[in-house]
Amino acid sequence: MSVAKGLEGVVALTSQISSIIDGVLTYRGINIDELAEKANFEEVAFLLWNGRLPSRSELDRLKRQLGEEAELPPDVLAQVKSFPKDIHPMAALRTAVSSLALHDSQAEDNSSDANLAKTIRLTAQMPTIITALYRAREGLEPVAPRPDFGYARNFVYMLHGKDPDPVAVKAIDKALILHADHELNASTFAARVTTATLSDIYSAVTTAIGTLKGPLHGGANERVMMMLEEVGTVGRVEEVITRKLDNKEKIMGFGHRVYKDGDPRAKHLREMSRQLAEQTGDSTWYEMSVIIEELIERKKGLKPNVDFYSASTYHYLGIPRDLFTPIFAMSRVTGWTAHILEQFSDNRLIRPRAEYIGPTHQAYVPIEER
Ligand SMILES: CC(=O)SCCNC(=O)CCNC(=O)[C@H](O)C(C)(C)COP(=O)(O)OP(=O)(O)OC[C@H]1O[C@@H](n2cnc3c(N)ncnc32)[C@H](O)[C@@H]1OP(=O)(O)O
Ligand SMILES: O=C([O-])CC(=O)C(=O)O
Repeated sequence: MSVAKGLEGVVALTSQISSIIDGVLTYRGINIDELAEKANFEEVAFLLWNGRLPSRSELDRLKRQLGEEAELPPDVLAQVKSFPKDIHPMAALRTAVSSLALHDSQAEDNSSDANLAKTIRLTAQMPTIITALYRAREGLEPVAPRPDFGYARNFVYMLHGKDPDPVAVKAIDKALILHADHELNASTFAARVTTATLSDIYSAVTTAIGTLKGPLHGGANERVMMMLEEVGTVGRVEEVITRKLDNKEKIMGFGHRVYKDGDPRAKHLREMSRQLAEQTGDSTWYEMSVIIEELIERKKGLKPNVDFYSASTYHYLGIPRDLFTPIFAMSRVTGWTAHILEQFSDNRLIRPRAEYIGPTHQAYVPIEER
């Protein structure tokens, strides 16, 4: 047996959902650059789930469904409000999504129709969970979702309790598009492994949330913000980053298993961060980020990934840093569920092998002789 540590370079399955070929990312064959400029998030969700762009009436129907299904079962809302205030929102999200299954009569129904219905419901409910737990932590009552608002607008509305500035809505919508799917990343793979045992969507998405949470994956965006806060001013970039590199620390938001020549999503987030810096009149976070990018490129030859400029972008939008990864999750749930549906449609148990390198021919020693 030969072992590819971290499964690097291993092609584990075939998929028709997203591709990364020569550094170009597509969803269902459409370049992410085009989707980021022209599409809205609901269109992208439909595209990922159905393999084609929606007609006007299909899009209107999906938007309506996402609005109507956004409300949480009262028991789950009560549970979210009762969570300890100091837990990480990703831990809370993981638990709340798992709880949703207990209140869904279709939870154990793995027919295609039920799975599509649960996919839409779960996607609709994620922003409601995230905003409710944020507001509960702040001592505020949750804001009920508005069925007539789009996905991004509803999220910002439920977070801050007032109809948001269209610029902020557009920025969130674009960020959601950029994070929606990414081939066989760790959380999507985890979701497919769970699905392949013929478990259910809630179990697979709960698995995926737990996997996205880690700082080497989706949790990196929050760590980027912590690093920017630690740096604090443009003048301190060189000193803080050099110290981290000397200590062999990973610089969060840089490097990627697949992209060695740069992540195609990063430029969009960089530009969003630049524009928001201009609009808010506070260029510090953007400028620090640009100088860190130049320094890491020069010293390590590494380029920013999707997480790097999403940190300053979300910060400019007034989003607390521990909600950065939950926002990633409420976008990526569309990709996870597309992959879950694809896995169900042509399933085989995912069960690789391990090369055993432990001791052999060991005798059992009775407990009184140990
Ligand atoms: C949405 C996402 O999940 S995007 C990724 C988000 N994660 C991060 O931003 C965390 C920081 N980045 C990393 O830890 C890595 O680049 C990963 C996890 C993304 C990819 O990891 P791998 O493909 O396993 O790369 P690996 O860790 O082997 O790195 C190769 C070399 O580059 C170095 N390197 C890679 N990323 C970084 C980094 N961010 N900072 C410093 N050095 C790095 C490694 O130390 C290693 O050096 P070595 O060969 O001298 O030991
Ligand atoms: O693909 C990966 O390994 C990580 C990533 O960029 C993502 O999930 O968006």
